[in-house]
Amino acid sequence: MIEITNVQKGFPGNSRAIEDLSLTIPDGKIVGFLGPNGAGKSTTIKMMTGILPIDKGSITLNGIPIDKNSIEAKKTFGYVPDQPDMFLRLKGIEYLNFIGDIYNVPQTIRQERIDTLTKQFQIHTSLQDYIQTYSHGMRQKIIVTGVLLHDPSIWILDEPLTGLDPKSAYTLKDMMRQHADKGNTVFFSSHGLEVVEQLCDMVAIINKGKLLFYGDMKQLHEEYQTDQSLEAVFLELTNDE
Ligand SMILES: Nc1ncnc2c1ncn2[C@@H]1O[C@H](COP(=O)(O)OP(=O)(O)OP(=O)(O)O)[C@@H](O)[C@H]1O
Repeated sequence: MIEITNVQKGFPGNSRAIEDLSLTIPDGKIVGFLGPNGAGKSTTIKMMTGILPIDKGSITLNGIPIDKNSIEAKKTFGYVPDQPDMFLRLKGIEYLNFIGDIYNVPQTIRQERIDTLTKQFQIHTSLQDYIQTYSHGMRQKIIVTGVLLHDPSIWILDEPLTGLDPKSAYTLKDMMRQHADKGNTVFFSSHGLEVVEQLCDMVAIINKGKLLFYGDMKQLHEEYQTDQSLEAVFLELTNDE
């Protein structure tokens, strides 16, 4: 479970990038995080993962505050950033072994997971190549594999489906469903409204750092007294004019 309580974040030139955001992401659900460009999705995710400090409020992961006990909190989640251009000077296999070492994944489990996951994502023949030579989608897949390698209970994914080919996107969506169905937490940001509508149990919509809606599709339709698609409601909610 992730608990975000009265969180605020400002930057020079944008003192209210996130305004008093409160959100509880329960176990056993896939929660989609939606908002127009610049709404504050990545900023929120970066605070959840300890990359950016929180100005005010608190964020806990399985009850552990990310700002006060960051090492323990970081053991609970795996994070896929929106920009997968990292560790470019490592070979794919070196990166996965590095992650396996950091998270103490035993050798036999490590080998088995690397083999299964990289075959599922069709990158197993590229493991001896440098990540520098990988395409955007391949870089995303190696990072997703690294996250799944240490089997965290919480998955935090920033636009994970962007750039994945249809088969890999299908595989990842299926994994997200299975992970949530086992009682774990899956939180991901997306611009793909149809994917969110199909896949998510709940959606959170933000704009200009403020939460506009959080609930399931039934609540969305009840609240807006409409049977419109998520796309229609999203466009109406985030229309600034
Ligand atoms: N490092 C930074 N310095 C200054 N302003 C920032 C910084 N990071 C984000 N912002 C600002 O905070 C606001 C939220 O940005 P954020 O990247 O969280 O949006 P987003 O919802 O992830 O957008 P997108 O869908 O385009 O990725 C924007 O106004 C952005 O300009």
